Amino acid sequence: DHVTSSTYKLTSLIEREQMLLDHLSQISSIASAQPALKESHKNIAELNKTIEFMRRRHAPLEQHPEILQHPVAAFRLIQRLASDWDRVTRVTRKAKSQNEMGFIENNLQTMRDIISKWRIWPTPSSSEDAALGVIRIGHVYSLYPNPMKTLPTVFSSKNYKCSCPAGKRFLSISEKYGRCSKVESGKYNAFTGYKFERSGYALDNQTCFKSLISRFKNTGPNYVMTYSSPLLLAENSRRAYELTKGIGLEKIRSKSQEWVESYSYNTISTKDLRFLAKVAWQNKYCTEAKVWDELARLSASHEVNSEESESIHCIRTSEGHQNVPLHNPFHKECVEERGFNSYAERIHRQYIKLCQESAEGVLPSLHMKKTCTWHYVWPYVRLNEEAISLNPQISRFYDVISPRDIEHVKKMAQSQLSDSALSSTVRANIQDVRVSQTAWLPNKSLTLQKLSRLAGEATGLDTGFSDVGTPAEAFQVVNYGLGGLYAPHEDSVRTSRNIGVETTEHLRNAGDRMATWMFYLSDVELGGATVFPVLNISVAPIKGSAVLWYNLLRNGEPDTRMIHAGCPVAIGDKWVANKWIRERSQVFRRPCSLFPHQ
Ligand SMILES: O=C(O)CCC(=O)C(=O)O
Ligand SMILES: [Fe+2]
Repeated sequence: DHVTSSTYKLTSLIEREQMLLDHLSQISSIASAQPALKESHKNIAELNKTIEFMRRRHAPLEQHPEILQHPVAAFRLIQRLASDWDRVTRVTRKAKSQNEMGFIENNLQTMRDIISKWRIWPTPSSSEDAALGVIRIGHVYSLYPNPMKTLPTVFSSKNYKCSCPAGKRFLSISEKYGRCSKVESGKYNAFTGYKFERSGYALDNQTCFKSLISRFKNTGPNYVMTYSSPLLLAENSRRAYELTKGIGLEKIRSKSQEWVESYSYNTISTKDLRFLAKVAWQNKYCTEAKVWDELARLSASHEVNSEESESIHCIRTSEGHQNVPLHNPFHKECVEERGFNSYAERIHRQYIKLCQESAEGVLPSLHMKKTCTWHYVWPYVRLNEEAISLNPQISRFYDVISPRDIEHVKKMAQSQLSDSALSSTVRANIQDVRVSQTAWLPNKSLTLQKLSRLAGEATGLDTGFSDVGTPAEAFQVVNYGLGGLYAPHEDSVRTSRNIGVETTEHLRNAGDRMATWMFYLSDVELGGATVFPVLNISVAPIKGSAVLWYNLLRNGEPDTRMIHAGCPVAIGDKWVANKWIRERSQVFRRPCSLFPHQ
């Protein structure tokens, strides 16, 4: 499983880390309370220092778990967990037998063994997934200032201009998740907030911090503590302290140390920037790779004696920064942009365009005015239907699942989530095709039965489910992850690409996926729209609503216009629940016709 492929799984790492911290504290208190263990004072003191350091890094997440919905925070968490706990639990003196080890070492060793068995715990490969997620978001939503055209001069030209509407929204939403936004976008890399200037770039913490202070004056400390982003880019606590000098805001001054720790949580360090560049080169995101390389170079040249170097001292290790070469050898291999064959390429471009537009806040390009119908299916069910497209039909039904039912469905799914499979082998790398986790929920609970019946009432189709071969499939609940997406695909299981995966027996029993009914179980802060590249239509995820479309023509052939995709989640936590309705027993409900479009 990829921990980065589900936001829910990512969030559950907070609890895990808390467990580890509590365990470390226990080891420490036992060691100091029992002299018989003969643990040296030095070791205990060292352990306590480590605990304190790890706790400080952990604290912001404990208070604001939702910040993991921001890709940079999620990336940082993965990077940190993949390396820090490895260092903490590494017993340095080698070739010691178990009974030669001290109490603390022994326990650390045990912890290490336990952690290594946790399937959810980040590994170096999770780091790559996380980096790829961040890179993908930047790529799809153009969060960089048009690097292709401007790269040679972008870091030197003061006239450099770019309108990056998605980038602007990214920045302004970032604020809610503890990141700086008080920057003039276009001139900034939306991820890092680095400001491009004639002389290169400058960290913009001063501007940010000033705006923070003015807000503090207006709104009070609680607001500021929640939106404590601006110092994210601060080099060190002294600077924060300096900035508040003479303003007479003692509360801010006393909090500055604490803030810097939270901010450092989100900072993309030089090391991280290098890592992002490396992963971008390896995955042939050429333009992105150049940008990250450049940022790493600039960041390195501006790096102040950062908190990170102190922290390494705290953790019991002699390791310094890992030295990743700035200009990666993969460079040469990266001759052209990621290639696609021509039809797929057109679809892909259109998909990117629609994703971008929806992230910019551009309304979905509807060919018609939205119309609404009221269905009275039961005396107590009144459906509010919006026609998104008439031919072929795509409809949205509003308020068809209550917040309470949503929580229930999510809860049932949570324990069963695992990496989503691919129904087709469109492209080799799953990270580019489908990044999410899925759980299949048969109609065991009353809630699911009710929702299934509702889908039947709204569509007029038979949604009965008992086992394989029944008219509808079980609910498939999906939670997307860091940069989570589902690249353009057809839900029909009978297309030439998919045949062979779906057994003919299965098809014979229930037929193909005639219709898709998809509940949105969440809103998404930025990104995550459902787009139909052939039809030039995008559907924004709206919590509580459901979309309906038909994957088959009336003659039973797959309708290739219904290719669709889930755009990468840029910021937020996206959940959907699919109900696929098969051909079986729909013969009088959606009659066949020789005229495919009837
Ligand atoms: O998440 C979305 O918006 C689309 C999901 C989808 O197409 C699928 O699960 O088949
Ligand atoms: Fe789909």
